[in-house]
Amino acid sequence: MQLEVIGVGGAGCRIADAIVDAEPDDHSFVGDAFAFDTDATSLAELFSIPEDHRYCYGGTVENGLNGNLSRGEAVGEEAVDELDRRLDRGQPSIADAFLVVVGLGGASGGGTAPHLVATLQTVYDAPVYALATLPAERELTPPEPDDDLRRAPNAGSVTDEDVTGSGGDDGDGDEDEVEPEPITRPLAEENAIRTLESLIGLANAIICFDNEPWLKPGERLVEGHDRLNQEIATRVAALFGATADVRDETATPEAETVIDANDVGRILGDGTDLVTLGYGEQRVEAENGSRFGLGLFSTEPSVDTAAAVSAIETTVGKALRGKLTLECERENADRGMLIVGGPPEWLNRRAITDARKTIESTTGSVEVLGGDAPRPGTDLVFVVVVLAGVEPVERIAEMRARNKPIDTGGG
Ligand SMILES: Nc1nc2c(ncn2[C@@H]2O[C@H](COP(=O)(O)OP(=O)(O)OP(=O)(O)O)[C@@H](O)[C@H]2O)c(=O)[nH]1
Repeated sequence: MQLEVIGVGGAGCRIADAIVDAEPDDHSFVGDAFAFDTDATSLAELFSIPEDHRYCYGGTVENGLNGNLSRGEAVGEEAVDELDRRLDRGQPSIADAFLVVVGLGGASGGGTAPHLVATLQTVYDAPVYALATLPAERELTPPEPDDDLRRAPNAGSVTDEDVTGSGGDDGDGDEDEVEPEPITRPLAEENAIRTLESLIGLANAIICFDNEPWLKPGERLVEGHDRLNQEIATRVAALFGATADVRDETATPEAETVIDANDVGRILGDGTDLVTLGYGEQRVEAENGSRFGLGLFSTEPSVDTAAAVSAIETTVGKALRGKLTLECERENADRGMLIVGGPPEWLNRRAITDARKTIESTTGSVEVLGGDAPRPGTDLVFVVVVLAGVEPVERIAEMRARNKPIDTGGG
């Protein structure tokens, strides 16, 4: 399938960039990738999204939005038609799905994403998924005032007032002071819940990534976000790469059970369910010589069956019981999907079927799809597990409870 990846705001653009970077050359699934932000400096720091697909909008925003989501929503609403027109630099009409990537908690991405998702739903037939990060708890509290680590390199604003009037880069390439990336965002959680609620009923599904559990103890988000973005991108590439059209059919065998855009649509759903991804990988000894390897595609397995079964069982265990992008009770999942990829000779069909059954029994769901993704010439068995419809999720329930809208109704 071909996915139109659109990053909005600082986080969204960086993660979209990492997804493009993680896309395997021979299994391309990114139709087009775009980066939309109100911050030109942040856009200039991207690597993989082509420059003419990066767009700085919100000309009226001078010194950043300072976490003001209402302003962000107004700016997003004003810009959304312009952003939609920008997509015509690619081929959005042939996309099988859209992935709007956003860091919940900010004002630019959070203010724009719901407008963009709504517009895409109106203009195109394809499903629109959101990929959204939840703010880390450590972002909410400012460090002690005498903490000389208060500002990370290239990171600065601590409160709204603190950034007011800071110069930023005017994009002329000289020695202007760079707009620092905030290390604390007191409003992040409140904003995140508000944007999440806005997306409900608009996005077909929301794939969540909770930043906090993925950071190391004491690590600030600005220090760890590149690593986190790679973790996200690895999972997204494993999932959507399995649906990719194979570029060179002579070099890659067809999957035994192909996962396509319809399968993804069926599992992610269209009721704005929350989705979490699990991932595991294991190095194995790759087959030398034969391009296709044997195993799944031959009656003469070249890999010891027990070893292949064990590699898949172990990797599925990591993906299903290891750290998810959003922690949840596995048995809450309404639907699931399993993709097992790697060297063809290691993709033991029985083990894949058993793994699918394990996911069925763990989740209690009968709607679990399984597929394989042969990758000749690699030495990595990988598994991605998709769990959809996972609410109630404790983390989100807590965030909602702390950020209830103020009741002005007097009762
Ligand atoms: N995983 C990840 N999360 C990030 C990254 N950058 C920021 N975040 C998260 O995303 C939230 C929003 O940050 P940004 O995307 O930079 O904010 P923005 O949408 O550009 O909005 P403003 O900066 O308020 O104009 C933050 O509160 C963090 O939780 C990143 O590179 N990776």
